[in-house]
Amino acid sequence: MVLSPGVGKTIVLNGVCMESGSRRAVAPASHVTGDDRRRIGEVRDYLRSRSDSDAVADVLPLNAPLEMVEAVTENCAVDHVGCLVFSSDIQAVRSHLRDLGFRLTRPSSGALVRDRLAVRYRVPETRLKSGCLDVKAVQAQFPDDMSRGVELFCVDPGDELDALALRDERVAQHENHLAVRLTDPALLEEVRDALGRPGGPRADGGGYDPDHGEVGATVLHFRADGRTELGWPRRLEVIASGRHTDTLLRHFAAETASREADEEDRRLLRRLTGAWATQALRAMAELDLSDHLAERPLSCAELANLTGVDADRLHRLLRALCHPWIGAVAPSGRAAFALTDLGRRLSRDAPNSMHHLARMYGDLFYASFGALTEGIRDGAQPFTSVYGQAPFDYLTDHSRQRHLFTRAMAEGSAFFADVATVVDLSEAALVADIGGGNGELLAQLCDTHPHLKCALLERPEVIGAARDNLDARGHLDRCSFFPGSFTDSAHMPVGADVYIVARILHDWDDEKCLSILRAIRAAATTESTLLVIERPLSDDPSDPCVSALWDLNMLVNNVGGRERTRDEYRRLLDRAGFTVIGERPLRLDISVTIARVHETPGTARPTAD
Ligand SMILES: C[S@@+](CC[C@H](N)C(=O)[O-])C[C@H]1O[C@@H](n2cnc3c(N)ncnc32)[C@H](O)[C@@H]1O
Repeated sequence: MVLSPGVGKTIVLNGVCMESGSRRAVAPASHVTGDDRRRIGEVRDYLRSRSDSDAVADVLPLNAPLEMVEAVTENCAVDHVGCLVFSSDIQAVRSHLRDLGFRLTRPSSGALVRDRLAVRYRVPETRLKSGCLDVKAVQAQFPDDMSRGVELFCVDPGDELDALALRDERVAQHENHLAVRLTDPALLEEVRDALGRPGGPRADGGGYDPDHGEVGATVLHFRADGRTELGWPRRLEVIASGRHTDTLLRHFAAETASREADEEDRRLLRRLTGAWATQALRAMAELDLSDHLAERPLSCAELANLTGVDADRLHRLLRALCHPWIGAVAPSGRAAFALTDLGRRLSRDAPNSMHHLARMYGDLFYASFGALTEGIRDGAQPFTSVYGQAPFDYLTDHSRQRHLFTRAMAEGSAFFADVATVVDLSEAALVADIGGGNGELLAQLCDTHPHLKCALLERPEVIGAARDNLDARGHLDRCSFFPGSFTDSAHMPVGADVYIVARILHDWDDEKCLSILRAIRAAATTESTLLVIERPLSDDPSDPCVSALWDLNMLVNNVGGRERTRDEYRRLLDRAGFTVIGERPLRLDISVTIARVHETPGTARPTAD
């Protein structure tokens, strides 16, 4: 049994029993592909030509201290070089090795490699358990130098790994490694200690193989960054006969510590470079790459032609978009790029497109977020200090950004679809959306409730976009439009059964919210219902809901805007003459708060002030 912290579970190193080659029909050598023959030939030539010290220096880090190289070479000899071949026909592989003059030796397990492949290519545990990914190992030695040999791991190309994984494995040869054997097993701890010094490779798994030789063997795996001159990964296995449990445990502890430090670095870097990802996605949207790729994968040259940009620069963008930290594009075939499901959503016409959101977050709101620190430190309103105007005044004067903002808001509203079902509108005749943007919510309510009439209040310059959208959706004749300000009760549609304020209150400070709510209250009847659609802040700061981030967005991109807790909304509504009677959750941590006009007898109807 072998423990490896690399995959966090018990691994049976010798669980795979090989069958005796002599009793089985030898499969034709042609089952070993030309590519695999080249790979095996490379390993054989390498073993023939490299001295022990050269081979060890090859796989240790580029500038490994001399004492470290000596600590290994003085105490170890090369045992084997390992590599992966892509064949399900283990007999054909064995037969090919015999043809090359190797002597087949003991069978060994490919379980450790199988588990590493499963982690690398995210093969689900359930598939693994059902035996869908099988790796068999073959070992062989030179007849004239029985101290050196090869270890081939055979993976079935038709197995659980997809074409991309196989291609990656063929090109990167992640499993190639050099194994050295300690001449005196008692020196294992000393060699491990030397390799663990600064400038050395990282611990990378290992285990105890009870079937290795007379007394079994302990194997420590190490790996370093970069590649050898042959393009192989810098992987080293140190083999010591016998069981060395304490050394093995120390090796695992070092691996865990270095992996955790590495993961923490990656987590932090991923966050620190988030702005780069935002910009890469914005460039993807601005260049309409998703629209160009919508039909079929294209090469970089084809995309460069379609977008009229330099092919080299475009290739660098595409490569970054393929990175798992972004994952909007994936390589396809030899030299083409295809959309992922995420990338598809940046095309303009995708049903759940976020094309305009990508452009707004990467442009308008990108620059204002750059002034966050000053905003926190000095209290300057970030958007205003960058653009010289308050957000909605700026949008009034800049039509391109206004269109972008209005469309982006509509795209970021996947939760609208549920409003029609979580709130009972069967009795409502007239629904008024106050600050209703391009009318997307009303359009969806009209889709679900054919009996509804709608009213939309917006700033005059936005009314056109709302009219166009509702017209395109076939609902124009059911809608009336109220250009004006939502703080002015004179502009409000009067007597609606349902008033909606969706993502409005979070834009403003309490005083402005009260003006809006009181203007609505003044226009409402005692039977009216008010729906407040917001993303309430949790009282628990460790709650992973996204409103804390959106609160920062409000700080940056609105004057006085903020997300609020449920209690804060309840108190605001109460001050404006409404009583909260319920709440319905929507997607993305958003919810609808349902309020009615105060029922207290004699309550004066508040007026806008
Ligand atoms: C954050 S957006 C929300 C839009 C829409 N309710 C939604 O959820 O998609 C805020 C909206 O308030 C509108 N607005 C801002 N100031 C306004 C005012 N004084 N009167 C009416 N509407 C206003 C903006 O034009 C914008 O469409």
